[in-house]
Parts: sequence; structure tokens; C-alpha cells
Amino acid sequence: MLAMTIPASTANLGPGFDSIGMALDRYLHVDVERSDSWSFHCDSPGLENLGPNNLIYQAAAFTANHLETTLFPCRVSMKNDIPLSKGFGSSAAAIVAGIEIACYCADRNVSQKEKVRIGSLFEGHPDNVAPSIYGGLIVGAHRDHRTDIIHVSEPKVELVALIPPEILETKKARGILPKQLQFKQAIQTSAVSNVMTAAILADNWSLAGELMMEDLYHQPYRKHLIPHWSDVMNFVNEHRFSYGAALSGAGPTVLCFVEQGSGKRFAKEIQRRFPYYQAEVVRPATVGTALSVVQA
Ligand SMILES: Nc1ncnc2c1ncn2[C@@H]1O[C@H](COP(=O)(O)OP(=O)(O)O)[C@@H](O)[C@H]1O
Ligand SMILES: N[C@@H](CCOP(=O)(O)O)C(=O)O
Repeated sequence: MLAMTIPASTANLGPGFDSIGMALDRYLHVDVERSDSWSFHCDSPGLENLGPNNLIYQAAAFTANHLETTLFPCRVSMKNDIPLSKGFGSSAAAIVAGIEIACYCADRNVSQKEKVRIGSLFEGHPDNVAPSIYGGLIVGAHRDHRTDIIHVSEPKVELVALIPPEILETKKARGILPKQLQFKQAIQTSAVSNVMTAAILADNWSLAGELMMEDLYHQPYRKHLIPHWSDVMNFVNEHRFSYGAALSGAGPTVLCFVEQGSGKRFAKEIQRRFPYYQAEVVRPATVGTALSVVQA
């Protein structure tokens, strides 16, 4: 039997679009047992009626093909604390579960790096799968020919998530992005992203927070889907405890980056100002996917 716990993730951090991501302390728990046929069981909201060809199975089949192995049928039972389609990488956590199931069926030790490569080939970008696998914060670049990852273990920041009642499917939020960017705009945002990454690595969250709000890759095209976006950004800009804010993944959640130890107070104040949202303190998860295999 295989048991695994996979953390949620927030992707992008503004101009780190499709590249930077951080694991969060919300989890998908999965138990896998060899069986006569495939079945998926979950009582958590939105996952009660999973068919046999769901995302976990698709990722497992993709991985088996990549590893040139075959899957055996499994009974998969889950408990999920990661909100679906809110920008916390629930789909990436499911993809990681599928990758692990295939590695279990193949009885192969596959490195974390190779798992990130497989997950990025499946999803098209590494910014959710990599933090869910490694934990902490990652900076990644995925291309057809290779996927590169730098892992930073312990981000020294606290987070407050502003979660609106509606969902936003990542597919829809990607569909509204432009096909091309002006050269000047691309250079400018790339430079902002480079400095933001350096600031994160230097633990200068104050500068990182300011720069994440200067993204020109995706937030300008998605912000109209986010209620009270400008007012939230003004509140964050003016608050004494906050470094900055960004869309969590494709949204619709807005993630505020605040001083360590100030999360609860910030959450209370921003909740009072924006009752439309649910404000929750979230912490970086330093441990990635945790596995335990019990021989039957
Ligand atoms: N544990 C899971 N098992 C199977 N499918 C899942 C699981 N978690 C998420 N999904 C699938 O991923 C979808 C959400 O993906 P997406 O719109 O990309 O949002 P998110 O930002 O949460 O990743 C769900 O509607 C469901 O189809
Ligand atoms: N880089 C992707 C990240 C999507 O994250 P999700 O948690 O919303 O699925 C994007 O911005 O499209």
C-alpha cells in the first residue's frame, strides 16, 4: 500500500509567471492499494463523483507511458483540503498523485527532478508541480527539451489568502492571455522578474513584494475577473505589515505577502475591509510530497 501527502501551491508570484511557485500548508492525502479494477473514493467537496478517467488516472497513464511501464489497477482513496479552482494548485497536486501511483506500479525509484520533468510535460509549466514535489519555493524553466529547477527550502514570509466565493478554472484564465507581447514590455517584465527572484533569494521580501505588483505578463489580463482588485491592491500597498500581493496562480484568490508573525492581525483587518472574501492565514510548506510504502 502507498500513502502520500501532497501540499498545495501558489504559482507565479506576479512576474514569475509559469516559473516561480511556493508550497502551501493545505494538503491532498491519498491512499493507494492494488485492486482488481480502478476506483477512486473521496468525500471532499467537488471530488465525490470521480470517474475512472479523472486527472489522477490521466497523469498516472501519462507517467507510465513516459517510464515505458504498465499500470496495475488500484483502489485510490483521498481526503482533500486544497480548494478546487481557487488558484492553490489542486490540479497539480492531483497530477503529482498520478505520477507517484505510476512510480509505485513500476516499482521504480524516480528522482524528484525526473518527477518534476514528467509533471511539467503533462501540465506545460513547473510552477505548481515542482513546489508540490519539493516543498518550499522553486524557480523553474520548462521547455520541450528540458526542465530546470532551483529549490529554495524555507521562504521567510507569511501569507494571507483572500479567497472569493467564485471559482476560476485555470483553463479559462489561460485562455484570456495574449498570444504575443511587445518586445519592450517583455524585456521590462523580465527585468522586474529577475530582480524579484534575486530579492526572494536574498530574503528581501519587501522589494520582492513591491515588484510582484508590477507584473505585466498575466495580471493585467486577469484582474478584471477579480472583484475589488484595485481596492485590494491599494489596501495592501498602504498596510504597515504587508510586503505586496499577487494573484495566486491563475486566481481568483489574491495572496498577500506579510511579515512573519503578523498574519493573524493582517487577516483580521483585511477581512473587515473586504467581507466579500474569506481571509485565511496560510504558511509556506517546507516539506513536499511525503510518501510511505507499506508492503502487503
Ligand atoms: N484530487 C483530485 N483528484 C482528481 N481531480 C482533481 C483533484 N484535484 C483537482 N482535480 C481536478 O482539477 C480541477 C481544478 O483544476 P484547475 O481549474 O486547474 O484549478 P486549481 O487552481 O485548483 O489547480 C478540478 O475541477 C478537478 O477536475
Ligand atoms: N502559471 C499558471 C499557474 C496556474 O495555477 P493554478 O493554481 O491556478 O492552477 C497560470 O498562471 O496559468
